[in-house]
Formats: sequence, structure tokens, C-alpha cells
Amino acid sequence: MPLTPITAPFPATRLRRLRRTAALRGLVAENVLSVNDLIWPIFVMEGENDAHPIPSMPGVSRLTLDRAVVAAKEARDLGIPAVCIFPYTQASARTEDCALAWSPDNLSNRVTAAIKSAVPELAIMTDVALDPYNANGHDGIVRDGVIVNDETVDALVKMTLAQAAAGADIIGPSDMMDGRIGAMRHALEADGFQDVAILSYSAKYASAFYGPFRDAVGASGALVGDKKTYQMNPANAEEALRLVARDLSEGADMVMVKPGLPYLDICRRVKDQFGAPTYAYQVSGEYAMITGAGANGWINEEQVMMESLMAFKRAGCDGILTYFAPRVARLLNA
Ligand SMILES: NCc1[nH]cc(CCC(=O)O)c1CC(=O)O
Repeated sequence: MPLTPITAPFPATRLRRLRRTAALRGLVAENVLSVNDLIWPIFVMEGENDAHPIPSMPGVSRLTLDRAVVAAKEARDLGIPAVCIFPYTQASARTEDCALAWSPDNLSNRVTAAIKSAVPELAIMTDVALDPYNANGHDGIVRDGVIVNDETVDALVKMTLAQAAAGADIIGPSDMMDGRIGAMRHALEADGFQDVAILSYSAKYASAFYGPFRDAVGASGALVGDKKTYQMNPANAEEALRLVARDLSEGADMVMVKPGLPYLDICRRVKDQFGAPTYAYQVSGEYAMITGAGANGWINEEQVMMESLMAFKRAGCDGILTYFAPRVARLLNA
């Protein structure tokens, strides 16, 4: 039942009384952002002791395995609970059958294993979708121009098991195929990975806000067409609730809304309706807008960063995937 706030008529009620000082504002703050709320997405690439800055994401670089381990230690030291690994792949590593996706020693799995052994207390999330391995840049297998669902799910299950074997704590299916959560959950149970969690990208929209990410993973040039036959139409909200219900009923432990800030209405409705652990992904385009405007001196970047993350908490999110994670953690710890 919604609360009915009771306020006496002015002047008995002056709502400004509780905004007068920082101490009073702190006392009545309804939400709080903590380092515990952060998942830090990191981009990894082949090589040694190297980092390649991503031009459309100022402050973010692709890291070689050894540098990714250093970043993971940094996350641990800052109190960030989880990192999420995204591999950059060269065109030559991409094929129509996407076989590298479930290779036990592909880059993502090697990085997972290396971080798990160096920083065992850090939670590692991995991405399940075929796009880094697909010659045509799609998240699913393409046959005659169609992204085929069921064959893709079989491939995603193999990918999931390889990631779990490498040491992933949280599997993050970002592919938007139908039936994948149930299939992954079933396979994880059957193979002895009953404690591996699934954070489903349940309500993932076909968004132009992913542009810089596709640069970061080397997919921009590869993608043929768009992802509208599997990612959601930005016009829809009821459908997001059906997707979340479906994924929870198939065994997802946590759910995600993506992108973040333009879809806060979806976050709020998902949290209210289901009460499940709910996450938002503040995606690459959101990051680029804030850092781009900040670099131009058009906004106060740090303040906008903090305000944008608080907005997710206000909308009911339990946590946020954000490229700002280490910066925010440093500020919160200061
Ligand atoms: N499966 C791909 C994937 N996983 C995360 C993102 C986007 C993340 C971001 O923009 O920060 C994407 C891009 C896409 O769907 O094309």
C-alpha cells in the first residue's frame, strides 16, 4: 500500500527545514551509494604489459591479462565487489561458428582464471554472447541473414560452462535469445556448477548508447545490420516486465536493465514488481556523454557522475555496472 505523506499546512510545515544544513540533509537522505553497489566492467586484450586507451571512452583502456590482474587487485583494495570481463578480439579470431566462444583457453577464460587465482575474494562476472567471436558481429549465430535462436542457445550453454570452469562467479547472458536462462541453469546444475549465479541481461534494449563499447571490443566494423530482432524496442516497457518474469522463472538469480539512465522507469518497475536483486548497466554511451561534456568544461564531471549513480539507487537498483567504478570508489573511500 502506498504511503500517504501527511503535512500540516504552511507555515507549520516548512519542508526546507530539513534541507538547511549538510547534517540535516544527511539525516534525512533516503538513499545511499556505496562501493558495495559497484560492478566494474573491464576490457581485456591479448599481449603483455600493455594498455590501449579507447578514444570514445576517455579514461578507459583495454588491458592485457597481467594488467587486468593488477586492475582486479585495485578493485579488491578499493572494496569493489565485482569486475566484469569483456574481451577485445581481432577480426582474424572471428568465425561464422563462433567456436572460440567456448574454448576453455580463450582470452576471457584465461583472464578469469588468472584473476580468480590472484584475487579469489573478488567476484568475477563474465559476458555470454557470441559477438566478440562472430564474423558478423551479432550476438547469435546467423543463418541466411537470420539470427537463429535455438542453435545459438546451444552455443551459449557451451560458452557458459567454459566460463564457469574458468572460475566465473556470475554468468552474464547479454545475448537476448529466448530460453537461454533455463538452458544455462540446467547445464550448470548438471555439471556441478550449482553455485554459479546468473545475472541476466533481461531487459536489454536495442540501443545507440552501445556505440563506444563496440569500438572497445572491436565489433563496430564487424556488425552487419542491427540487433533489433533480439534486443528490445526502446518504445516498450510492459515487455520488459514479461522478460524479467520469464528469466526469474527460468532460474536467473539477478536481473539487469540496460542501458541505465534513459531506462530508470524500467528499473523502478522491475524492482517494485519482482523485488529481485536488480542491476542497471550505465553503458558506454552514457559514460562517453558524461566524460565528453566534462572534458569540454560543460558540466562538472565528478558531480554529474555521482548524481547519475545516485539516480540508480533512487530508482530501486541494488547495484550498477559502471566504467566509473574505481573513480567512484576512490571518492567514496576518501
Ligand atoms: N553482447 C554484447 C554487449 N555486452 C555489453 C554491451 C554494451 C555495453 C556498453 O555499451 O557499455 C554489448 C553491446 C551490444 O549489445 O552490442
